[in-house]
Amino acid sequence: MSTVSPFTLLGRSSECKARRGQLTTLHGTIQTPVFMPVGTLGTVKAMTPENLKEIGAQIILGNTYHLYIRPGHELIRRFGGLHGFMHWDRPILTDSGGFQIFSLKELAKITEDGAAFRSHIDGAKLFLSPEGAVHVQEALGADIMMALDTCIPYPADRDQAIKATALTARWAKRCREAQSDTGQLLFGIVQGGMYADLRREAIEQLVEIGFDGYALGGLSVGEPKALMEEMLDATADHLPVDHARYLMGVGTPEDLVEGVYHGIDMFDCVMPTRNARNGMLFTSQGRVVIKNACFQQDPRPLDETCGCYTCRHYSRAYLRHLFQNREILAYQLNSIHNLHYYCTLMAAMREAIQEDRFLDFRRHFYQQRTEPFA
Ligand SMILES: N#Cc1ccc(CCNc2nc3cc4nc(N)[nH]c(=O)c4cc3[nH]2)cc1
Repeated sequence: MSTVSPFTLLGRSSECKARRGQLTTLHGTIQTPVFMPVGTLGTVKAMTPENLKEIGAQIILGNTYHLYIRPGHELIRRFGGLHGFMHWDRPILTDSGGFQIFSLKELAKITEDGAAFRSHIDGAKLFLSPEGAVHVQEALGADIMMALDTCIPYPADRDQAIKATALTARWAKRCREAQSDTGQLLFGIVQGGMYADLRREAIEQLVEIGFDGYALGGLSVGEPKALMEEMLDATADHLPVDHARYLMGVGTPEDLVEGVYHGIDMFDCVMPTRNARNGMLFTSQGRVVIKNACFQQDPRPLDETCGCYTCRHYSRAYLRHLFQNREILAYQLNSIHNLHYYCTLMAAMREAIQEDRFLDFRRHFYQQRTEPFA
């Protein structure tokens, strides 16, 4: 596979590990740091591709496990891959399914060959090998594919972490060797549990195999925030400086700021879209729970500083009215706002790093808050 990194480092903070870069894929170049909206089943819930472009989404996520089960990768291949199927012409990253299979717990059986599991839809017996996971992602046409891994739960004892990390490394090599020459990128996933030394060893093993980018997996799995930060601090800058660094499943706006501070380039999380559907909205002053009675007659936009479609056209009173009546428009307008907030936060961090004022940005970000996000 290609050994030239598709990632270009464009600048670094002189005060911390924050960095500015760009990642070139088959469907375009992504400016980093970047947040990737999650579109598990080939749709970012309640958002059209046009909505996503308007809020500044550069790349979105799909999920191998879910799409493999339904509607199936061969059907999607016939529709021009995920890009043709969902009418999205910008980059797509597909997660390999390692996390979903881990979440199945007893419903999944992990062996050296791969993961045997039952469909959560109809209970059918299914199997994903590392080679199969790459084959499915090639059929989906993902610009960035993820190696099949075994996500280690929290807490996990050292022996459990050693075994799962070693298996993940063997699977990673099989994924890299299974790739066709399609130009699609493949990222390796670092496990190691909450053991910094195991994580650093895992990084060395993955770098030895050689990937197009590297993801930190096995985090945001229920561990205390301080422990995730400890792992970030101990490992992020052991990742190759000239390759993209992706922190999987993270996180709140604060997590994004702290992740960039530690030198992470890419993030994904269902939080902005899931919170939107639950009426929990992110603003520069902190969180707004739109169902609260205090908003019943509030004529202000969600966030006076926000330029999104929702804040340009609607009052908090109207958004509360929609949410209380479970109107479909509530989920659309709330999702537009929350994803605009996340993508604008990333754009502001990219600019701050470019102008070498990231620590000032970070101080101002916290000063504005009247309360932390959950
Ligand atoms: N709202 C909300 C909300 C829901 C869930 C989460 C936790 C997401 N955490 C997370 N996603 C992950 C995906 C992952 N994928 C793979 N293949 N491997 C991982 O270790 C992995 C680890 C993850 N950790 C965070 C916020």
